[in-house]
Amino acid sequence: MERIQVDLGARSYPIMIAEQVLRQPELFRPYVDGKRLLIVSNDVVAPLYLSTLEHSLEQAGAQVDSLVLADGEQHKTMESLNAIFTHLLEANFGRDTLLVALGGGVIGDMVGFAAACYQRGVPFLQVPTTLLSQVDSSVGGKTAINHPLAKNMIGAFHQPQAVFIDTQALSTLPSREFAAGMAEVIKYGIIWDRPFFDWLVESKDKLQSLDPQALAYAIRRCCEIKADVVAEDETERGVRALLNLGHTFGHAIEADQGYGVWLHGEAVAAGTVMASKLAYKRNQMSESELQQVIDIHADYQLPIDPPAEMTLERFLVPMQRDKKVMAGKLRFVIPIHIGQAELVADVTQQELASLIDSQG
Ligand SMILES: NC(=O)c1ccc[n+]([C@@H]2O[C@H](COP(=O)([O-])OP(=O)(O)OC[C@H]3O[C@@H](n4cnc5c(N)ncnc54)[C@H](O)[C@@H]3O)[C@@H](O)[C@H]2O)c1
Ligand SMILES: O=C(O)C(=O)C[C@@H](O)[C@H](O)[C@H](O)COP(=O)(O)O
Ligand SMILES: [Zn+2]
Repeated sequence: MERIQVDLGARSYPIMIAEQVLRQPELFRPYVDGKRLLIVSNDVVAPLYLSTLEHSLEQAGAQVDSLVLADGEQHKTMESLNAIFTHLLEANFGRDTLLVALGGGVIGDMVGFAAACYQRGVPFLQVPTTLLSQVDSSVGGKTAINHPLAKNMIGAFHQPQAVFIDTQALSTLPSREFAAGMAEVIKYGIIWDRPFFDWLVESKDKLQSLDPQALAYAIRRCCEIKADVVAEDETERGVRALLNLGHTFGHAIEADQGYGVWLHGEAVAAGTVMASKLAYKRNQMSESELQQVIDIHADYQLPIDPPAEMTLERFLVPMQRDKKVMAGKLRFVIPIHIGQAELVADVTQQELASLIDSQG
């Protein structure tokens, strides 16, 4: 088993990565023994993994209840959040409640936010079951629901007590969802780690065929990078903004198209290519590196262009609500080299027009 620590003083926690984590009660025992807890999952993941997790948590000494929500990004809403609160209240869960998120990033973000709010804050565990949630969303404590007008707008920073990554769960993940997760994996290579990017280029066949060793290494490396970034800047005052590469454009695509039409990772992929083209047009990235960014996304079956019908105006409306906006100015993460990125605040409307109008 791999164990990575997220160092945040009193709120530090481990990320545990192994093939059969769900079947290892002893890993859960320190967090759940003697506790009354609620597992929250969705109607796709629950039939696959809920009973295994329930069994392990009971073996580990917990009193277990569960709630199954509707699946999908379109359900990352106030209504779903309220369904969690209603269940907790109807079953008289108190401040000693422990919540457990079993699912992808949608469930993880929502359950984390429920934990941040319920009775002013209760602890929670992340049990991520998609590639995307295992490499990114389960770590770092960003929790939220969407607003119809923009992504992740209502939320809180609330760190989990532990993250349990079962790599075996990826065996049931649809290939489109696997590709979406790869967008965030590739992101780490571009913002932080050139050798990792090169390894991703070389390891495509192994990763796409779910080679256990390759998968475990990719997940571990992403979690290490995210743990380092979050430990340095928990609430995104500085370096953490780099994890938002591709997201200014990507979140605009998700909101414009309707949540769930473009998967988050697909929108991030197109957004990352757009950010790289922006860097190239500003003479901040070489043509050869831009091409490598485009190629790796295409090789991993990800979109490299935004929806053709999205005009500059359609990007600008949601982008003006981006959380990185400061003093009314948009800020973009752009790659300088593969392995290095920066946050820029001086992108002009003309540059954006030339980028977006030249698409398609
Ligand atoms: N908090 C963060 O730091 C952070 C980081 C990245 C993304 N996010 C958020 O995460 C969300 C995207 O997460 P996601 O890509 O995991 O999407 P998701 O949670 O919607 O999961 C994708 C699909 O896979 C299904 N699924 C999950 N595990 C499965 C499995 N093992 N086998 C079969 N099907 C399975 C889900 O039910 C869903 O249909 C977005 O809302 C995004 O904003 C948050
Ligand atoms: O952890 C972070 O910080 C990230 O930015 C990771 C992103 O992949 C993730 O999609 C995050 O939810 C986006 O954050 P937001 O603040 O732009 O909503
Ligand atoms: Zn993301």
